[in-house]
Amino acid sequence: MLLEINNLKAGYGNITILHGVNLEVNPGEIVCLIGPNGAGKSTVLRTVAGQLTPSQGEIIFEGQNVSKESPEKKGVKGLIFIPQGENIFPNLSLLENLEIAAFALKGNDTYQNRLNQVLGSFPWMKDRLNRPAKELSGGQRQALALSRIILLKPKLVLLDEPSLGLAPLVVEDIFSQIQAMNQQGISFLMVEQNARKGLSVSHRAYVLEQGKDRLTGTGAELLCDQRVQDLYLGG
Ligand SMILES: Nc1ncnc2c1ncn2[C@@H]1O[C@H](COP(=O)(O)OP(=O)(O)OP(=O)(O)O)[C@@H](O)[C@H]1O
Repeated sequence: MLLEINNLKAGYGNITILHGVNLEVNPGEIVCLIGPNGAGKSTVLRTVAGQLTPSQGEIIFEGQNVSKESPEKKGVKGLIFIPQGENIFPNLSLLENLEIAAFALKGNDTYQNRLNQVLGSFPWMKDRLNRPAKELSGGQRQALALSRIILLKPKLVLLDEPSLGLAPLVVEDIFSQIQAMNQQGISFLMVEQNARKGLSVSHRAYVLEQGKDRLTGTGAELLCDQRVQDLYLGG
């Protein structure tokens, strides 16, 4: 098991949002979290990432209890978080964004090699490396955020709403990139509001409601589930 979450409770100040969440990610899996607005999906990712400290429960990563570790410490272990929306530095150039993302690697052969891999995956970046990131389209910004995965080669990526605000064709492109990275052995725990798309690219998924995991199955099983269809797939 790569990640195991047991009876996780967490929230903001004295408001509890997660009331005992259990889930797991096996090596090589894409696991999707779906559920209504406010169910606590992003809160699960923030807690696993280390931005929030759980009040109860355990987060086990590669057999180690990392429940109270900082995002930086988890990053070193190969667990990274790509939040939704503003996940790049708009006033910095593309190259500066990539350098910051990979600051631990910079200056050695690995950085140059991995930068070349980023440019291989996203060839349009080559001509814009010195342009400010704020000039990029929504899809290009998301690609820049995903470049962090190619640079850092983490074991598990916590990915919040990769399709947020993107046009359908761009969403297809972003999900193909995620699947290509997954085929290189990188696992994902992903929150996706577009449940149909999220489930169709995922090996397994969980439905989160009111801060608890209510239902689980393979992506294909949940796509066929009547209740999931009625509530999350528009019938
Ligand atoms: N920083 C915060 N301080 C206080 N409450 C918060 C904070 N962030 C989120 N919440 C509350 O926590 C609850 C769960 O939010 P969360 O973002 O985890 O839900 P979600 O399932 O990801 O939904 P959405 O799809 O709307 O993002 C919501 O009621 C939200 O208002």
